[in-house]
Amino acid sequence: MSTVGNSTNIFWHECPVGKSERQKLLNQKGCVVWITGLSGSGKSTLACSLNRELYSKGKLSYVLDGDNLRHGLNKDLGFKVEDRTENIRRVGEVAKLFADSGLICIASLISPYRKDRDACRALLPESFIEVFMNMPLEVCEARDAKGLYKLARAGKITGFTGIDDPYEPPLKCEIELSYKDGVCPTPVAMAGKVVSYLEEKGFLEEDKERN
Ligand SMILES: Nc1ncnc2c1ncn2[C@@H]1O[C@H](COP(=O)(O)OS(=O)(=O)O)[C@@H](OP(=O)(O)O)[C@H]1O
Ligand SMILES: Nc1ncnc2c1ncn2[C@@H]1O[C@H](COP(=O)(O)OP(=O)(O)O)[C@@H](O)[C@H]1O
Repeated sequence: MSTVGNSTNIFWHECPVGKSERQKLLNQKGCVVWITGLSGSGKSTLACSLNRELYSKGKLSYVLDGDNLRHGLNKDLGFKVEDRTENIRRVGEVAKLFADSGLICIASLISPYRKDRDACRALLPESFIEVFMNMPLEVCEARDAKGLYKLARAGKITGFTGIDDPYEPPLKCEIELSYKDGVCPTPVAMAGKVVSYLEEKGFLEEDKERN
């Protein structure tokens, strides 16, 4: 019996099929690929490209996209500091469950605050892969796929990340995808870099040590 947060008298119930069995079934290791960056930096594009690339290799992944989750699970949250923190906390917990299910969970959220991303990493220290979309603000703003930068510059949206709300880049991350010499890598090239990392670290094969 234990107490967690505001819940008292609660019990952990163990299920008969464990993570290693699920991973064996899927021939992969559950993990979280956490994509962070400014609005318009290409997070969703990379998430979709990676999802497709993994599928073509017979690997099961699932995308948790910030914008999409705000249509349901997180529709009660806005963009104040504490709302963004709660948004990231919830997605971190959901991502942990997906990883436990054996899936490669791809989370794509601005996740602007370092401490919130670090809290998600702490949930899964061995299988958290942070991918930083290091694209200049000018490039993201020029893309302005949703017209939000224009609204933010006109003062019609306040607290917009990169304009009048901060983005804290990672100090250390597993993968950094950068805009160099006026060129942004293609979505396929970026997905390829993440897939190579996952292959190199053994996430795309079953856990032999546990058999
Ligand atoms: N004020 C403000 N700041 C930043 N972004 C805003 C804002 N208002 C709306 N949007 C839209 O919301 C999308 C970001 O949602 P996230 O859940 O990823 O944000 S966060 O991680 O909680 O900061 C983001 O989507 P992406 O462009 O895909 O990043 C925007 O379309
Ligand atoms: N690697 C890329 N090269 C060129 N354009 C891109 C690239 N990645 C994304 N884009 C374009 O930039 C815009 C924003 O991409 P999106 O994935 O929606 O960003 P985010 O999810 O970070 O807001 C879209 O119009 C998309 O087609």
